[in-house]
Formats: sequence, structure tokens, C-alpha cells
Amino acid sequence: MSVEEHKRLKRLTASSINGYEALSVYLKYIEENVISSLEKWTHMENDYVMEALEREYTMLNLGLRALRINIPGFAFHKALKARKVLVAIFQSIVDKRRNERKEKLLPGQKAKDMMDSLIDAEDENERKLGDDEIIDIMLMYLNAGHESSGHITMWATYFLQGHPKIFRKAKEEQEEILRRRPPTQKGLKLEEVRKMEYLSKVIDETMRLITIAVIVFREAKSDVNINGYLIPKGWKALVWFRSIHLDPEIYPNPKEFNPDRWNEVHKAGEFLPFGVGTRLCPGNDLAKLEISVFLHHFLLNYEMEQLNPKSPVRFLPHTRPMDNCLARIKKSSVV
Ligand code: HEM
Repeated sequence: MSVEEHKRLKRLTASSINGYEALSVYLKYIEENVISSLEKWTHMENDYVMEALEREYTMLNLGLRALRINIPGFAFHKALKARKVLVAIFQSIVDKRRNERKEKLLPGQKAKDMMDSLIDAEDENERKLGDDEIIDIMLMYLNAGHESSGHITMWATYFLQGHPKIFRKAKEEQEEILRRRPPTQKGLKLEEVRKMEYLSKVIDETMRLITIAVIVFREAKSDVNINGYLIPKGWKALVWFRSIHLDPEIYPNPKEFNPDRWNEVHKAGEFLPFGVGTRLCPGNDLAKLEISVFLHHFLLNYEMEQLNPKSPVRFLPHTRPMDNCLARIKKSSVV
């Protein structure tokens, strides 16, 4: 994809998941999903549709990092098959949306979410995106967005549960939000999420310690000199974020989970969980919103009991407990 095409698609898609209006639209869906999922988990109920989708994403993801061997049994082959299943699911969603819009959307009415923006988008020659292009973009967004936020949510829950003092402090902040809420208000407001200062530090600390996006790749467009090292034009460079996030000179005692280290402001370049530059993650605000909403409800009403608390952790391709953090979610015993 050309640089120009990347810029155009990013502009088009990023606006539908950024800013007050867009995030307010998503907040309602996120909260409904969080509440119903937490409730289901306490009864050990599963959402089979979501689980089936999750299986396909996982296959796709594993194949992205595998050798391109398209023979049955190999990860790449399984990923291609998973992609076909996902494309079929997404095609039915795009069809449904196009039909709904025919019936409901009045001429000139503003687009609502990313799919609407993609359906409406036109280039300078008035060419619209085809279904295959829309599906490609949706798949890319879901792939980029679901595992990263899911892992950080899981780790934040894990750290909170393992640090009772931090848990209590974070819970008090959430209780304060409820106390200040007008009795008639139903559900979270974006203003409330923005007041979750301590929770935001918990999330930043989780993202620092876990650094879910381990690396990004770049190419030097010209000779670059960094601290006396020359990266010649055309060389591929690999940015290893963990070396920044676990640098003891920037973060003393870097392996300690300590949200209070965020009481100090850090310099530019010292915290890059969402990358940097033109490729900066467009889902950064949405991701923090999703994680905050989950932790709000978790802290207020639930506890997590790991089934294998001593499970070893593996660090590649992502930091995760070897048992995938098998746990029981229970209603909290102390109210
Ligand atoms: C905690 C959650 C997340 C983390 C840590 C994360 C991190 C990152 C990082 C490091 C990059 C690469 C930036 C670079 O190359 O410099 C990236 C790219 C991207 N992320 Fe995220 N992300 C998260 C959630 C999301 C969400 C929720 C979405 C969308 C719904 C999303 C969509 C994307 C997309 C589309 C790109 C590619 C951007 C481009 O190439 O211009 N991410 N993300």
C-alpha cells in the first residue's frame, strides 16, 4: 500500500474511533458487553459465538507470524482457512448494514460508526470502497484491536488482584465516581472515565510492564545517526519497546508493578505502548476506554481467582501466563 493510500485510509477510519462523539457511541456498547460478560463468567457460562470468532482470530494471528507454507496442518494454511471463515461472517455483516441503511438512513444523515464511514467513503474520483476492501479493513482493525486490549485488560486484572492495596485504592476511586453520580443517571459517561486518574495510572503501568506490542519495523529513508550509530538509508530497523519500558534508568525497579510511578510526568519517547509517528495506533483512546470500563465494573463488583496462580509466564510473541490465565470470576465477598 502506498504512503498516500495508508494516510487516506487512516484518516478515514481513525476518525470513527476517536474524539468525544465517536467514543460516546462505543461507550454504551462496551459497557453493555462488559456487564453481561462478567455476569456470564460468574456462572461459568460461555458465549459460543464470540468463542468461535476468537478461535478464528487466533488462527489468523498465529499464521501471520508463521512461515508461508500453504500445506494442510501448517499454521499459514490454517490462517488462510480462518480468514475465509471470517470474511464470510463479515460479508453477512456488511450486507445487513447496507440493507439497514437503505431502510433507515435518511439522505444526508451523518455516518455513525466505522462501517458507515467506510461505506460512505469516496476518493477524489468518487470511487467507493468495495465490500472486499471494507472487509479487509475491518479484519485488520479487529485483529489489531482485540487481542492487544484483551491482553492488557487481563494483565491489569491480574496485577490488581495480586496487589490488594492498589486494588483498594483503585476501587475507592470507582466508588467515589458512583457516589458523585446523579441518581437518575444510568451507565458510565465519558466525563466519568476521564476522571479515573488512578485507574489510568494502573493501565499505563500495565502497558509499560507488559509491552504487548513488542516490536515495530521501520525502514531508514535516509542515513540516520542515533547516539553515534549509523543506520544507513534503506536498512530495516526494529524498534524493541521493552528495552525502553524496562530501562532501570527511566523506570527504577522496572519489574515492580507500581502505578504511583506515573505521578511523575515522563519525557517524550519514554513510553510508547501505542507506537509513534505516522503509524501510531489509531485505537489508543478506544483501547483505554475499553479497559477502563471493564476495570470499573470488575473493581466494583468482582474478584478473580486464578486456577494456577503459579503458572509460568512466557514472553513471546506476547507476555502471557502459560495457562492463558485460567481463572474463576466471582462476585466480591465484601460490599
Ligand atoms: C492496549 C491496546 C493496544 C495496544 C497496546 C496497541 C498498540 C499498537 C502499536 C504498538 C501499533 C503499531 C504502531 C507503530 O507501528 O508504530 C498499533 C497499530 C495499530 N493499531 Fe493498535 N493497539 C491497541 C489497541 C488497538 C485498538 C483497540 C485498535 C482499533 C480498534 C487498534 C488498531 C490499530 C491499527 C489499525 C494499527 C495500524 C496503524 C497503522 O499502520 O497506521 N489498536 N497498535
